Amino acid sequence: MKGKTPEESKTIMTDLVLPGETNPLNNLFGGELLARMDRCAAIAARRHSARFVVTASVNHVAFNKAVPLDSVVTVEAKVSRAFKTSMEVFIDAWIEDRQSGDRTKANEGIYTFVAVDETGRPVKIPELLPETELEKARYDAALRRKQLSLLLSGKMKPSEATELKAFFMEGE
Ligand SMILES: CCCCCCCCCCCCCCCC(=O)SCCNC(=O)CCNC(=O)[C@H](O)C(C)(C)COP(=O)(O)OP(=O)(O)OC[C@H]1O[C@@H](n2cnc3c(N)ncnc32)[C@H](O)[C@@H]1OP(=O)(O)O
Repeated sequence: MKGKTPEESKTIMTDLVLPGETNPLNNLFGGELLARMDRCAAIAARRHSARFVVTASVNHVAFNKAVPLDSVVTVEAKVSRAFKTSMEVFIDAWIEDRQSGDRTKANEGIYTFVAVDETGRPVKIPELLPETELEKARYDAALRRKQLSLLLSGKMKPSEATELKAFFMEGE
């Protein structure tokens, strides 16, 4: 199976924040942003694998900046690492300044998708070939994030999380 670059899965979705999507402080409701990220990341995972994909876990989300009503929000997703049947997808969310058009990073998320066949069974996917420094850094750290996610969901024993253990030992 031929490997693919992160650029090949890159997916960008731009949309407004409308009144029905806000919290009582008139900022974008967190769950709405999670849904936008999930949609965008699912398309990126689909582009990488060319298979049906399902969200297996939301590994990390940081709501660093509130996103006010009427903002223009751009969500950008790229596969950051492909394992056997699962993919890690990085999602960055940006707000656009109305006057200058400058973009400010507002939030980010890391999701895991699994490629499946018509019966929902996991299937093999192409490897990811990172190109830029950022893509390589995200690729390198993805295995320990996968192990942490499996550990937290009870699908891996602490003794099996070798990459994670090595990471904590480095910090000693
Ligand atoms: C050409 C394109 C144009 C685009 C054109 C438009 C495209 C338009 C696309 C629309 C796309 C809609 C996308 C909807 C996205 C949903 O919203 S799906 C709905 C929510 N999700 C679900 O319902 C999933 C339910 N869960 C499941 O089906 C099963 O648990 C799963 C996820 C398939 C995993 O099954 P399993 O039996 O645990 O399988 P298992 O072999 O143990 O694990 C499979 C892999 O998942 C990993 N994994 C499992 N759990 C975890 C976890 N918690 N953390 C990390 N990894 C995990 C395993 O480590 C393993 O990885 P690999 O080592 O094989 O890489």
